[in-house]
Amino acid sequence: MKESKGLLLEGSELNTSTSILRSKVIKLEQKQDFLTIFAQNDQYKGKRFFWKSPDGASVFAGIGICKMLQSNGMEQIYEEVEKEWQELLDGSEINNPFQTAGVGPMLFGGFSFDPKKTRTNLWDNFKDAHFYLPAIMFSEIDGEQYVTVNQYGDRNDLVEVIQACFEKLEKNEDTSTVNTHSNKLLDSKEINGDQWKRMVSEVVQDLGQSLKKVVLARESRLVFEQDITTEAVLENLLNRQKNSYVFALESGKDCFIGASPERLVKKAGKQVFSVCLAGSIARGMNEEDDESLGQELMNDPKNRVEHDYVVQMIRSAMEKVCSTFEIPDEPRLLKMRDIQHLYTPVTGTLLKSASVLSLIELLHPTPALGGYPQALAIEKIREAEMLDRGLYGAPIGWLDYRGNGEFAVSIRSALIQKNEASLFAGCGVVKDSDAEMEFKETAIKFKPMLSALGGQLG
Ligand SMILES: C=C(O[C@@H]1C=C(C(=O)O)C=C[C@H]1O)C(=O)O
Ligand SMILES: [Mg+2]
Repeated sequence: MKESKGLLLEGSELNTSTSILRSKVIKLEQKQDFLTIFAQNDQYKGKRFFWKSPDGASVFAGIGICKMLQSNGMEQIYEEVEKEWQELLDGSEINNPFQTAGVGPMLFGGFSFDPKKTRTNLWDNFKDAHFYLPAIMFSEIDGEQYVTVNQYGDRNDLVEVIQACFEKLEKNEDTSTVNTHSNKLLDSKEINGDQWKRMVSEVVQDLGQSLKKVVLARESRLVFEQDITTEAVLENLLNRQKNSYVFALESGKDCFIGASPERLVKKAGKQVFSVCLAGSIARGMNEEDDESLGQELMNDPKNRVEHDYVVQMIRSAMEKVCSTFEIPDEPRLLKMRDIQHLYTPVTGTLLKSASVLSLIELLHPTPALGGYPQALAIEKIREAEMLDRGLYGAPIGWLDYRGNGEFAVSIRSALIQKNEASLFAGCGVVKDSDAEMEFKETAIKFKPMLSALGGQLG
């Protein structure tokens, strides 16, 4: 309880007639497991998020909502979030003795892949810009743990939230509160499977001098016996998908969840980091087999071309905003549990200060999820793809009040809706693509989520 007292806003701090944001931060002395905290607060289901970076250097659990920043279908979607976030921060009182990025008030959320694409009701619970400032946020940065409490105006229901949260922590009951009972898969449907293959073949015909690459995605819908719990799926993802961004964003009864190997952008001060990830092959049955598949991928012209469009586009984006940057000439292999990719890391130093949202605007969608060139590819996807991508394939992540942030590309993901889930997977279609092979590639990309949901052993 000692710790939670330090977080409560009292007396004059609470007695306010104007609506402003007040935030307080403390450091946690006793190390906690954030997934347990997430699971213990299931009365806030629908108002929670979870995030882990691939190296584990940052882990976040958000409980409750202090303020939502959400909007649909705007032209200036990134600028709008930026503006609203600045307005919320203007005049705020932030009591944060720590300089660490990711500590203090921070927005978490994501964007739709393409706000101009006609919406279906699949994504009714998510807006095109879907962000919120959590009421309580647990952040672990480089092994140190902090709690930030955010309060807007005179809402003091937060007191109960904090107290309940810390009481549970102190009871320190069973630490394995995540219920991982198995949930039986009753049905699984590949949506428009054959039509999808036909579409891939047609798009290949459209490729040529102007349009070079289009990423086409599809959906698989699963039905389980029981409602799917976010924490159980998160636990599986954390255990099985190492080196991935693990994320979950709940909204109402739905949850968008995944384990992505792909960074869109990270900004820390003037440093920017991105990744070119495209080109895929299966993992091998044994070490030798795996190695030879890896070499096959490294030497495959079709995959190298697919990869190179991403490098070209990100390079020209870096040229616009960086004073210096580094992109290796050759990709290397990135081996995930179910798949291997061609991977080229990107690091740079910003010419002048640029917000993380402006960097997202500059990059999204890269040819890893859109195509090349960007505008033509998006148009083609809008017209040809029989799928409402919603938040799939789009930026998901966080930005703090000091302008730092990190966004992943939300692939290897699923939309959970009670006892059902939609899985999404896409692939880069280029001149030498074969519809059947691309279909198989997307099937491999369903694997991480399928297995985390319990749709398949292993
Ligand atoms: C589109 C996805 O993945 C993207 C497509 C890849 C490819 O076609 O080789 C590889 C990595 C990602 O950039 C997905 O996983 O859904
Ligand atoms: Mg591919």
